[in-house]
Parts: sequence; structure tokens; C-alpha cells
Amino acid sequence: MSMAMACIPTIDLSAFTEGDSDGNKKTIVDKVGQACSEYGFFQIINHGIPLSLMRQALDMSKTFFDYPLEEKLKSSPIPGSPLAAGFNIREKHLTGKEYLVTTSPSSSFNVYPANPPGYRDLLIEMFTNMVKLSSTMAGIISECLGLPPDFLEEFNNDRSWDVLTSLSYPAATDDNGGNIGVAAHKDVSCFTFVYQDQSGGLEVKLDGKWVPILPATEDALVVNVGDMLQVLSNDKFMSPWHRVVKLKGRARNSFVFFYNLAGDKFIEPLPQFTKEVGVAPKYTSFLNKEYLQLRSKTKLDLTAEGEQKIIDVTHYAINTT
Ligand SMILES: O=C(O)CCC(=O)C(=O)O
Ligand SMILES: [Fe+2]
Repeated sequence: MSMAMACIPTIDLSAFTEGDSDGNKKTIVDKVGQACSEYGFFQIINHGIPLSLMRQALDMSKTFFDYPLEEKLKSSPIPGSPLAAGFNIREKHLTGKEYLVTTSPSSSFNVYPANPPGYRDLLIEMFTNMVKLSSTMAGIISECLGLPPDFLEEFNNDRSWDVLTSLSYPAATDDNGGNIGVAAHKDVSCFTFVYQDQSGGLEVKLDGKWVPILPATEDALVVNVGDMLQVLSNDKFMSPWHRVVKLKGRARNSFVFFYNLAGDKFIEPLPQFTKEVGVAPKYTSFLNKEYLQLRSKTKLDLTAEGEQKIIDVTHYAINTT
């Protein structure tokens, strides 16, 4: 276990976030590329998001989730809102998990909690910081795929589909639906950032075994590849199976940012990984929104052990045999 844990690298981004020589940037690009193709997971430090902001956001998030349900329900999503921005409690009876969704500050659908005072501003600041970091990461990932540095950001220049989720998981007890907080799944995003508290609980499946991803440092962010990068890169990068287990005696809080592709985009493997290199595409073209809808119908939390029940992006795989 400890050997496998050591495999998931922690990558120092300071050459990108603080300005540094191109030589150091190249080393980072190589490390990210290697982590993306081997594990689909890595952690980043010196990523430019201040620890004080992340701490405050996590603290206020705990305060918010500790409120009585009636208070939290005041921030319920506007009916018909596209990304369910606001307080959600969908699978409470199964996992005890609650979450608050924030989308782009320019969206009119966001529902920000009125309390605790200042939480709204912190959510907006977290979102804005995550977007800025995702732009840096999109550049790094473009480069490690051998694409021009601005490729992904130009391909995916609509930030209205990005989602910041603040999550609250209760401690595991014998009577609250077992130990699963989020069942095994792969993210539908292009890539994802996770800011987790010090509890642990996030796990990635490597060589058939669940491996914990403990925060490397208090300000470390976990990064994982999502389905969209898997499809665009024609499987050069794979979206990893992961899950969250609840911990005995320890509640858990996290912030997750999904750098998503626009819903009205048709997605298929890029010519750079197919036509131009003489490789057959592994996926048919599909409308992202359609896939997101399919996925939102599958209840991740209902299938604690059965990852095979979840519709994933292999739904669009071309059968080459
Ligand atoms: O809460 C976490 O640490 C991760 C949750 C997760 O995997 C997800 O929401 O997709
Ligand atoms: Fe996930």
C-alpha cells in the first residue's frame, strides 16, 4: 500500500505560478504527463491559491453544513436551473452526503447561502481562483499531450459549464448506509481539482486495488483526469476510477472543481491522436450535454460496489474487435 501511495506524485507548480525558467516548466510538464498517463491522478503544491482562502472556505463550509436543514434548504436550486447550483441533499438517505454547488459568478442561477456572512464572497473567490488555476493546468496538459500550450483553453473557452462543489460527508456509523461517501466513478469533466481536509477518504483504483490519496500537505490540491480528456486524447490519458469512503469517527469536507467542456459541444477524439497519426478513433462523436444527462440519471450513491452499473464514456466506444 505505501509503495503504491508513493507512486502518485506531488508536483510543485511554482515555475508556472511564480514565474521561473522554461527549463523548470519543462520538468513540470513531463511530470504531469507521466502522472496523467500512469495514474490519472497527482497532487499539486505552490499552485497559487492561498492557503488562507482555502482554510476559510473550508471552515465556513463546515459552519454552513452544521446549520439545521431548514436553513440550508433556503439555498435550494432554482427549479430548472441547468447545473443544480445551490444546496443539494439528493442521496442523504443513502450516504448522508450533502453538497453545495456554485457555478460561474456570471450565471444568474447561482443560489448563495446568506449565512454564514461572507461565505458567498469566499465561494466566488474560490471559483475565480480555481478558474485561473485551471487555465494554467489546461496549458500544462495541452503541452504534455504535444499540443500548442493554448490548445485546450481555446478549444474549451466557455467557462459557464464549470462547477465548484462543496461537500460534507458524515463519519461512518453502522446505521448510515455503510462506508461509501461517493461510490466508484469516473469524472465527466475534462479534469478535476479536489481540495480535501486532512481526514483522508479519497481513493483511486490502481491495478485493481483501492489506494488512499491522503493530502500531501494542507494546501495540496488533488488533480485527476476526467472522461473528456480520455476521449479527446483517444485514451492517451485515462479517466481513473475513484471513490470516497466515510471514516469511522471523522466527518469530512472537501471542495471539488470540475473543469468541464461546454455542453453544446460535440466531443470526439482529436485528429492529432487519430487521423494525423494513423490511429483509429476509439469513440464516436457525441453531444456532451447528452452524456451529462445520461450520467446524471445514474445514481452514483446507489451502487456502492458496482462500478460496472454506472454509465461511463465507454458508452460511446467504437467496438474495434
Ligand atoms: O469529495 C471528494 O474528495 C471527491 C468527490 C468526487 O470524486 C466527485 O465529486 O466527483
Ligand atoms: Fe469524482
